Amino acid sequence: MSAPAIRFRKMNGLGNAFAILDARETGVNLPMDAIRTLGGRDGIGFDQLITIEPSRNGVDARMRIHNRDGGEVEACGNATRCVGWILMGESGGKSATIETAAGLLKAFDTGTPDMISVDMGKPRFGWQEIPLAEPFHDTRAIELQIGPIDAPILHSPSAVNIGNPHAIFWVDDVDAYDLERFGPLLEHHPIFPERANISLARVESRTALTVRTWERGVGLTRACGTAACASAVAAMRKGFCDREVTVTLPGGPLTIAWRADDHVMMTGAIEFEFDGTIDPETFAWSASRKGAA
Ligand SMILES: N[C@@H](CCC[C@H](N)C(=O)O)C(=O)O
Repeated sequence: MSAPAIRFRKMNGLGNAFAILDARETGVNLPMDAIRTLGGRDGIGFDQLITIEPSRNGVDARMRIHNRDGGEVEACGNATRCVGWILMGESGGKSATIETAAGLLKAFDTGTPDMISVDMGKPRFGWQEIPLAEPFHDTRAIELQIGPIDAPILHSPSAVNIGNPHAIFWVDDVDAYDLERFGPLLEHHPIFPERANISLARVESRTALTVRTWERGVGLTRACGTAACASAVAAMRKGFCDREVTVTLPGGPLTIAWRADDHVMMTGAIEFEFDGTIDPETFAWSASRKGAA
């Protein structure tokens, strides 16, 4: 008897695109080359492949994250909001707790359709926690040796871990730099032993930032939720912003609040696009339904 087809939903958070597989009843383990093919232009097309599995801690579900390059990573803010939306839709509840490699994360229904919040937990700033390859006492600004192509225009990024590693460069104009060219160089800079997500951030006011991100393992994306959180808390630590900001990404706005209990809340829109199936043997996929969950 042939294995059952793998069900997936295509969703996005501000254009940050996901294929979300449901492996709660039938285990799914897609090989790296299948993830790369399905994620590309001729495949389903996604930034991350998300797998929902049964929780091992008795919470609503476990979520695993693979970047489009096939590598498994710890955190994805926008996908956590999408998975929260799925789980709350199933339970009819107002919140869902999701087990991730970055810890237990809780998603909330905001009461506005398709606007979902998630508690991303506590940011970490220690050089070993980010991680960085060498000691830095103050990660609000780290000195990097950057090759002649981009130096001296980019320097002294802030470094933050919000489940995954981020470096944020403070600039006057996020569109004035060729992020597609130097993003991969910085992602693989030896100071980041686990590579890093690279953002350009402009401070618009005490309550607004504009951010563009080169995502580790993916490339330029329309939005990166953890980059929005990392940029917001870095701006707050540097004294640029208040404790709640609107972060405008190419795909739209996210509200980020760093609460007094040190937890970072992220709120924004999600979108269900269509659902479909993947053949577990050939990895051929087809869309089966549009516009309804
Ligand atoms: N799109 C994500 C982040 C996904 C993981 C990231 N590329 C990494 O490698 O850490 C988000 O919304 O946070």
